[in-house]
Amino acid sequence: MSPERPRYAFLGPEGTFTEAALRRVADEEGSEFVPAASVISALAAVRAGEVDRAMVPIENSVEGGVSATLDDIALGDELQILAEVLVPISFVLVGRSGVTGLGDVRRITTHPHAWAQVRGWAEATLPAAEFTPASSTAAGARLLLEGAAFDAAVCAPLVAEQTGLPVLAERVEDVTGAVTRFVLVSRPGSLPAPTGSDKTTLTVPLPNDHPGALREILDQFATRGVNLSRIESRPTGTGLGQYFFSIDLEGHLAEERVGAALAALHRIFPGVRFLGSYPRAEHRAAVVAPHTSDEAYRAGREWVEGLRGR
Ligand SMILES: O=C(O)C(=O)C[C@]1(C(=O)O)C=C[C@@H](O)C=C1
Repeated sequence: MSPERPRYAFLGPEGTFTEAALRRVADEEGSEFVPAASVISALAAVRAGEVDRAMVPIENSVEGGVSATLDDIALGDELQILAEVLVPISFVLVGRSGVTGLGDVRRITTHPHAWAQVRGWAEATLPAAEFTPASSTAAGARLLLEGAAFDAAVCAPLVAEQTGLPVLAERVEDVTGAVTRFVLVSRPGSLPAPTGSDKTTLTVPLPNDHPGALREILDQFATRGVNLSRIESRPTGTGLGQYFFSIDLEGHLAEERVGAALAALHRIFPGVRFLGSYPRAEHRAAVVAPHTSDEAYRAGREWVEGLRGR
């Protein structure tokens, strides 16, 4: 990483939730923020060495996984997750100039993930309004400044302050207390040190000629006392029935039970991809059963080595 002024790509422009996530881990004084037009271009900028790191959304508590991120980090050239950040999500509806109330709103734009979190409100309040996707919430709002293609946009309250666009409705999200999880990504390098409250992210391609493959994946974690915090399947894009699993587990690669589960997984599914071990945002320590602790693993190994050395 450039030592003096690290460069961070993020899904822009200014005012996205992704920028809010980035501000939690980096300050603009000592680093350079580089807005990207999409998650894919933010990650491409890391791979090309144009930036040191990228902040991208990966999961929302209401809408689920962000497929652009999950697919790109699983299938593109290898990257590494260094940190995760949780951002509470609340939306406002802003109008273009000349729109004075909800009665004037016919065409709305925003990011599809944001639309998915407000569509109940929109159905109930503006049933005739037409939705057009934007590349981000802030990009959608900024389109209102440029012309009359849209009447309103769904965005973060901060964007209304930054742009001066009038707020037509506040707290338009269908679920109060929604959270989006973001990850800070770099090219593969050294791992953040274990903190006692860590997560590890993996992808496992699922062979479709291997009966019980999912069960075998889960068994490797269950028998070693490794808790999973997310598992979802995504198509590889190569044909119907071709899937990979994207998995987050509680623990760090440096921990014996995690290393043992990964080694076993690799024996069965050599295409497994390690995407990093990093501190958990909630700082909640993993519950480790005594027989799966590092001490228990070491004691077991020493016992076997002793027997072999007789
Ligand atoms: O458009 C933004 O502001 C983003 O940062 C993207 C994004 C997402 O991809 O989920 C982030 C948080 C919200 O859930 C809605 C949109």
